[in-house]
Amino acid sequence: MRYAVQVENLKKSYGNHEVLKGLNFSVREGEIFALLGVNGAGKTTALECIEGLLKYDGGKITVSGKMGIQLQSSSLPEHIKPLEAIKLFAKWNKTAVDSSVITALGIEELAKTSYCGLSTGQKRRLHLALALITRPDIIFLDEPTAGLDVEGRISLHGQIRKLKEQGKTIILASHDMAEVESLCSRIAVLREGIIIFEGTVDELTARVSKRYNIRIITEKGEENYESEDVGETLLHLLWRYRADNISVLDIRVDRGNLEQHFIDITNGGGK
Ligand SMILES: Nc1ncnc2c1ncn2[C@@H]1O[C@H](COP(=O)(O)OP(=O)(O)OP(=O)(O)O)[C@@H](O)[C@H]1O
Repeated sequence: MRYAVQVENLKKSYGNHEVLKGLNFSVREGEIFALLGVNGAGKTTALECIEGLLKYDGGKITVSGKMGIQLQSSSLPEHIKPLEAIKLFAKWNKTAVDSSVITALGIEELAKTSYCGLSTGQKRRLHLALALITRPDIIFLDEPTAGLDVEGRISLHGQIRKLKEQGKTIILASHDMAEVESLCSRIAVLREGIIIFEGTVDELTARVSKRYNIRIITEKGEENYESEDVGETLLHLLWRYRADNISVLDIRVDRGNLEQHFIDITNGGGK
């Protein structure tokens, strides 16, 4: 197994406030990895330590590859034009402007608009383009789709998937569980300064939830059940419907979504 990032016993305090109390997690090469946690859990702090933007107090961080960091909003001068910003970043990084990035992210369409006139989604596209200027191997995205409309999110998700297809490693912090569930290979959950879970969404589901949600639609309407023994419950229900001569039209069984499991585990469940 090759790792893009390895974090061992990472510690960081702001004054007396101990935010990271010894984080341990690893990001594999070529995966999309999400750092999850409630507001103030320390996700941005952890990412900034890895990115080298923030000094940390203890532990070890190993990064194998070139990093690209997506800027936070309002990080550029108000009147700079998108292509000017790209040229400036390329110059700072002593690299040629990569026209494929400009085309892929539709930056030409924004050429005439100043930074302050761009929408949130357009700014995010530009920020991602700037992060890709140096042709990084590892890309950091802090809440990449916050504030975007559905179309903007779908478009950015498409870009993130393309980066993965190109073999890039992507590390993101997000509050959007649907986004994480659809994009990420693995996740880590941060709570009270430590990582309380690292693995796939399915592994989190198996650890947190033994309950299945069962939804049955019959000719009489919809009924919902929860069960830890889905086979037994279904058998019982189907016999009952047959005895009552009720037709079953549809059956759905699931183990809940990441949002429910995230709430469970951050509230102390699944330990
Ligand atoms: N520069 C700073 N000085 C003092 N405290 C800080 C500083 N930056 C962050 N903190 C505190 O550290 C804690 C973690 O903040 P951080 O921004 O890393 O959390 P987060 O998980 O990214 O939160 P969010 O989901 O709200 O973005 C918070 O309590 C925050 O108030």
